[in-house]
Amino acid sequence: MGNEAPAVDPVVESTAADIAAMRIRGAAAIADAAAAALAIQAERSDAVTPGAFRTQLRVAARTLYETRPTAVSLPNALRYVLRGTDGDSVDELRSSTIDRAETFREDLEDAQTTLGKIGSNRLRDGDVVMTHCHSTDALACIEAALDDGKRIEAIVTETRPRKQGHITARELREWGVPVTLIVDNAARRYLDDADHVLVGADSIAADGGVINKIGTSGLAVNARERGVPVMVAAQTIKLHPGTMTGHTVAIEMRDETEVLTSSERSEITDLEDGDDGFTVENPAFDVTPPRHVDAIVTEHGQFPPESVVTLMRELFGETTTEPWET
Ligand SMILES: O=C(COP(=O)(O)O)[C@H](O)[C@H](O)COP(=O)(O)O
Repeated sequence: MGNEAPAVDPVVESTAADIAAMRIRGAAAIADAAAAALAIQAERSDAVTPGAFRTQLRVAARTLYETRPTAVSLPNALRYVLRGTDGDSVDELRSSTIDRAETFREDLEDAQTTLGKIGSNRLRDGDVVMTHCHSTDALACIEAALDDGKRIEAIVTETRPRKQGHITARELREWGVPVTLIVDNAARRYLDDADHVLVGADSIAADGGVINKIGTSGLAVNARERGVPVMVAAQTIKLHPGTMTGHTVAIEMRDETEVLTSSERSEITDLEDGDDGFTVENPAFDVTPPRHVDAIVTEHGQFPPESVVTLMRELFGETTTEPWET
């Protein structure tokens, strides 16, 4: 009995379920929600000893960590909060955790605002920007350019299979930006009308590789061929410290039902018991090699992808065991 993992707060469970089901999605939003959930866990903890409090918090962090594998902003957020949990009593641990989570969330918002201003310098009045998926970091650059009085137009890829491009289109329209929505396969054709490709990132590897929504790498290759610069807007919580020591970024594979319905499946296979020779693959992300990226825009400035490792070392130092693994 005594060895059972302690129950975590229902808010942690529901946040984890929302992240897994993509009701909360996008790397920054996931990090923000995870930090908020840890703060609630701390606030409502029924632990009576410091040890029990820490164990409960670690279990909560692990529950959140296990939702989606690709956006490093999630473990970066969890690590940041857990490493700030400090004190000798439950009350001290509680308040330090809540403070740390609040600081994280404020910094996240500030970083995005700063990044937006830096990134907006790359956008000129009258520019046409092609976007892929929905990235709050990328949109922050457009918002800052609009605030500076620049006129910006957007070509927005639909982003199959989840169509996050619709979220981008809606947001841009709310800001009055003229939007042309295209299917992903039309991107190359429309690149001739674009001055920039602007995307976000779920993780940035030490070699400058950019892990973002599936289709980003193909878009970047096409953009390079067309001579359109590719700009990645990514706060430093998207930097993946594990890649400094040789780890690769796990690419999430999602359910085939996002790609085709069961009736579409049966139209293809026409077999009630399934068909071993028919598989659907649904990777959610891909890796864009650094040579296809012109700049990574962070709240610390713009970097050629190959030099991002220096920033990574500065910010994360040497990586150690994750606090929720101990
Ligand atoms: O790939 C996605 C979202 O994928 P999903 O919809 O599968 O979560 C976004 O481009 C990044 O997460 C960056 O977003 P942000 O800049 O908002 O962090």
